[in-house]
Amino acid sequence: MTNYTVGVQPRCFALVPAAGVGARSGADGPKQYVPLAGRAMMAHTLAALAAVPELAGTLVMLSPDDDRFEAVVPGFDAQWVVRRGGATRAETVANGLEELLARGAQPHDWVLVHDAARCLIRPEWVARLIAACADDEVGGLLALPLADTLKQASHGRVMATIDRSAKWAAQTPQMFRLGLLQPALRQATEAVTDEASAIEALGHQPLLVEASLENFKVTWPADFALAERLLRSRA
Ligand SMILES: Nc1ccn([C@@H]2O[C@H](COP(=O)(O)OP(=O)(O)OP(=O)(O)O)[C@@H](O)[C@H]2O)c(=O)n1
Ligand SMILES: C[C@](O)(CO)[C@H](O)COP(=O)(O)O
Repeated sequence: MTNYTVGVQPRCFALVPAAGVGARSGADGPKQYVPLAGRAMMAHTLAALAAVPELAGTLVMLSPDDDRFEAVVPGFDAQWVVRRGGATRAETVANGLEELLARGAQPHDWVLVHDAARCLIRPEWVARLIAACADDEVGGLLALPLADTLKQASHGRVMATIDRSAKWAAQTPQMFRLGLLQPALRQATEAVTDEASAIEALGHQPLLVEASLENFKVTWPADFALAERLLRSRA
């Protein structure tokens, strides 16, 4: 493994994949634009990242036909908005890594990939991840140990109860060196739904940094109301 720990101080960049269609959400259009507590979901996500002083920049990856971003996130630096979303999240992130390199990021720099759809992220959780991974050889991710009993299902019936010990639910941000994540995603298969699994496929063991249940991904129709309530309770 490349030794990145000596030499120039690495920077941290956030990369926000926001090119999904939100098929499971039942929303009328991409879920990242659904208004929650007074502004679009993605505006909350980006505001939280903007409040993390350790981040040198945040790159937003949109779908090629996105015509809404500038209206809902006014004032966001246009040079850091790219309309190169791919057919999968992994493809969108891989395109984003190329764009970061084009903006001067280096292989030893850290990239924190964070879902636009995790709009409850708090700056202090991002800072905790950065602090935990800064001296790590591989990098890591926010995650939560499973609290519920886990069932294997088939056609709506339980086939088995799975041992939940040592099971964690992966969240984002997921933080890896650009020079490690890029080759990992190049080899990514359909089964890769997060950055960590691409890194694992190369034989590495990402660090799990315990996070909060609040950092959930807005996925299903009922999630909007929960996110809205939590956002309003913060205000
Ligand atoms: N081709 C894709 C697919 C997803 N994403 C982004 O990846 C994040 C997590 O994905 P998910 O919650 O699955 O979002 P969607 O793909 O939009 O939702 P669905 O799977 O229900 O269609 C989201 O911020 C989404 O916009 C992306 O940038 N490019
Ligand atoms: C990256 C992620 O949010 C970690 O839980 C998740 O894997 C995204 O998966 P999705 O199927 O694209 O929602």
